[in-house]
Amino acid sequence: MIDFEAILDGLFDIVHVTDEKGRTLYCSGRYEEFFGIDPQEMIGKPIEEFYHLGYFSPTITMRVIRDRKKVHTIQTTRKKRRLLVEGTPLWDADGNFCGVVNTSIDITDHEQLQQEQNERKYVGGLLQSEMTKENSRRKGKISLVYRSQSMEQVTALAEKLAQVESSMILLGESGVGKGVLAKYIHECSPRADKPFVHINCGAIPETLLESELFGYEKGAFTGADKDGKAGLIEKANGGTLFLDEIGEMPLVLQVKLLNVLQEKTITPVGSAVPRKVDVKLITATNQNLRQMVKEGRFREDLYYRIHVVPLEIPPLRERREEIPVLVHYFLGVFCEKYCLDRQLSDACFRILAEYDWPGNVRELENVVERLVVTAPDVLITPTQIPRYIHSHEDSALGGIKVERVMQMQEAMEEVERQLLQRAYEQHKTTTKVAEALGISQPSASRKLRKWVFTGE
Ligand SMILES: Nc1ncnc2c1ncn2[C@@H]1O[C@H](COP(=O)(O)OP(=O)(O)OP(=O)(O)O)[C@@H](O)[C@H]1O
Repeated sequence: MIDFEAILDGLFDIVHVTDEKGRTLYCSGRYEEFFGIDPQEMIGKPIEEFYHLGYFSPTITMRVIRDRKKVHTIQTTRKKRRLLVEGTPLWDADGNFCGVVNTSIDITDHEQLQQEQNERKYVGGLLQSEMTKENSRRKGKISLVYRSQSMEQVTALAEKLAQVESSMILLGESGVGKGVLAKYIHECSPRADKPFVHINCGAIPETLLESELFGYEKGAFTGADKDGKAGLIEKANGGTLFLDEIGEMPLVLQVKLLNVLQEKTITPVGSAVPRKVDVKLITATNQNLRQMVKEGRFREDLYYRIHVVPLEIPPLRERREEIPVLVHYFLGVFCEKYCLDRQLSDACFRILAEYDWPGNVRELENVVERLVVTAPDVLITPTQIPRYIHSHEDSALGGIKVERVMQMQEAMEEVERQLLQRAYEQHKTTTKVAEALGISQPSASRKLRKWVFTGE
């Protein structure tokens, strides 16, 4: 007579059998080693109880009972083992469902090996590139991560220009890193211990921009602070003024800005007396300013004044070698921020490296953050990567969805919210958001306040 139990106990795989209600009928000898439960204690008891006590997760038996079909999953046990489990329904001679048999293989070492290989590969890659060139620079709190030759040149030039007083303009699509480069230039400059003031000209309503930038005298207008208020340009005195989205600056203010550059003075609203101000000006835009000059929307004299040294940052899709380095960098940043241990599988790196990143580094940063916070396990796998990235669809629309059936009104609001967030991420100014969505600027502004600037 063959002793089947002895055979099962001798197997490398772990076998567990329940009846149709999920009560344990049999489990093989090595069960305790992996799950920390004495097999004898389990007999006759519903497996669900042990799941709720946290001995393993997720449960597979209950899924097979519910779905009546073969199921696969990776389970983590209380003994910190990772098991690849196959759950199979059992049928009696009359075709009635009568139980479940689970077989599990221990893949803990295999996974660790894979992770180590991943690490080695990327650390190896990083070391290799360090032998030929640096791929990250740090100044103060600013880390600039890059690997491409184009960014190497941009950074080297930026460091040189940081030492001189001339104005510079940073060009490039939204999210390529103009803001972070401006801060880096400031940190490299002799003005590093003085203020760095970043103003997004497109984010401040036109009616407020003048008083925000130039400040105002007491009693300058109704509702003004009775003591007057210093403007943001004055707050940058001695340091660096970074005017982002300079193309959004109205023509009337462009004249006043020219005075700041030529006469080194500002005149607050409601005052006739100019005040001395000393700032190093860095501007940025993703618009074609030359074209705007031709169309009379940007002053020619200001254009030449700020265009002394243009620095162009290429879009991420034109410096693809940077993608794995940036993914690796942001993975570290967010693991530390959220106190989580997360790794990306090789396949994930490949998928992310092939995507075009229309939203550039900002989009990549957001995707990595989302992966870190939503991944259920240490190893992040391709299934967790948003679908629009897999399929190379336009990310501007691919990710917009409602998660469940809900009231129509609620669904429309959800779509509007996501659309506004996407549009703002890509375009950054109310005018351009309005243009992209085909709505008026006041309407875009109102909707952005409702959905995007909620906490500001
Ligand atoms: N080379 C880089 N190294 C590290 N972080 C980067 C790099 N490039 C961009 N980032 C990060 O990506 C995000 C977007 O960058 P940033 O805001 O500087 O882009 P931008 O070109 O100024 O965009 P916009 O024109 O929309 O204002 C920021 O969080 C920034 O810190």
